[in-house]
Amino acid sequence: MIRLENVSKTYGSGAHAIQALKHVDLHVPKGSIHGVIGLSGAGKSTLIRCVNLLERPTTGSVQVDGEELTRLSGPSLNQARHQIGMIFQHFNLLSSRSVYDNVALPLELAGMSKSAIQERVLPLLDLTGLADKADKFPAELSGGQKQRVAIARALSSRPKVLLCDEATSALDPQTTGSILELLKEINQQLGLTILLITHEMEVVKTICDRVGLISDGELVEEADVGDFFTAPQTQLGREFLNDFLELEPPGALVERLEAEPSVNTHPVVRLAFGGDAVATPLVSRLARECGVDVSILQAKVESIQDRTLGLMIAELIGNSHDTRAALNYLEAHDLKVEVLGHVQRDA
Ligand SMILES: Nc1ncnc2c1ncn2[C@@H]1O[C@H](COP(=O)(O)OP(=O)(O)OP(=O)(O)O)[C@@H](O)[C@H]1O
Repeated sequence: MIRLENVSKTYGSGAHAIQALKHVDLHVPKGSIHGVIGLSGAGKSTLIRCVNLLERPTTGSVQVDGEELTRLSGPSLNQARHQIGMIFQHFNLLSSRSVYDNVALPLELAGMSKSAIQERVLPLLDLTGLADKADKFPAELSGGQKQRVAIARALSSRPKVLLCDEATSALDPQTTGSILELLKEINQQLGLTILLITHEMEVVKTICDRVGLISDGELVEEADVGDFFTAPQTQLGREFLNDFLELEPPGALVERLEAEPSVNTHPVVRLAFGGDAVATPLVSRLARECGVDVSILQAKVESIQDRTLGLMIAELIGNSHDTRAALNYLEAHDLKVEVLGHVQRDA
């Protein structure tokens, strides 16, 4: 439904040029929810704004529902944009118009009759839980309610695609949850394709099917959400995941970590395991089969969509032969093993 090919965007020129996007390829299939996550300044907003040509890519192709948008301009681009709704972090409502009139605005601009507008707007107010707020003004609404108005407005032209630019970043966690639930409902009920950008892993975990990671204008990693949360492929992906899971070794231990093993050290590992491994009595098996004691420093089990993910930071205590065998054993049983370092045995 959305296809970006080799999209680059440079702001300015000469010595002041900023290359905000570099050769980005992105495909979002019809009916899916795709997230793009990245740090501040990575190029997320530029990327999403290139999809509806609010920013024109410097080079590359942007197709939405099979139509090449970069070839369009003027009225034909405006027409194509009706297929693409967008919501923003700060809602962008008109404060002088009521809820009803905000939602009706795109339809008024399209020249629809009052009765046709009413037929379109009232069901949207129902869908977004705003039926009793039609006559209120934005200043009388909470942040979550304002975003609901923005969603209803974005849906009024019956788009095929909804772009969400940090749509929950200004909201508290509970309201974020209810807005994400609404977006998921809309995705399922209307078959709407959703592309969202965010800096929050929670958002990705809650509603996305796939996720891309953007860094310094490049899409450096892309995966199904379950895979991304189990085994990110890049250092930045691992940092996002570890921050989200708050699974870092205790500070006192970090200070003692040595990069290289020696005869008197044992490894400290971060283990991630999914599927059958979650239900396996790993610790006792390591002790029995490899002769290694396991000291668990941190552990948690997370549900990521329909998958269960176990995470653990542990010291593997034994002689170097046995601890190496234990690492091999873990890897052979489909655990993701990251050796964080080595600590002196007698420290
Ligand atoms: N209109 C502009 N003119 C010049 N530079 C810009 C413009 N918009 C963005 N940039 C630059 O492009 C780069 C990417 O910015 P962008 O806003 O796309 O990142 P972001 O990941 O959305 O960041 P944030 O999460 O902080 O909004 C940054 O270096 C930014 O300063």
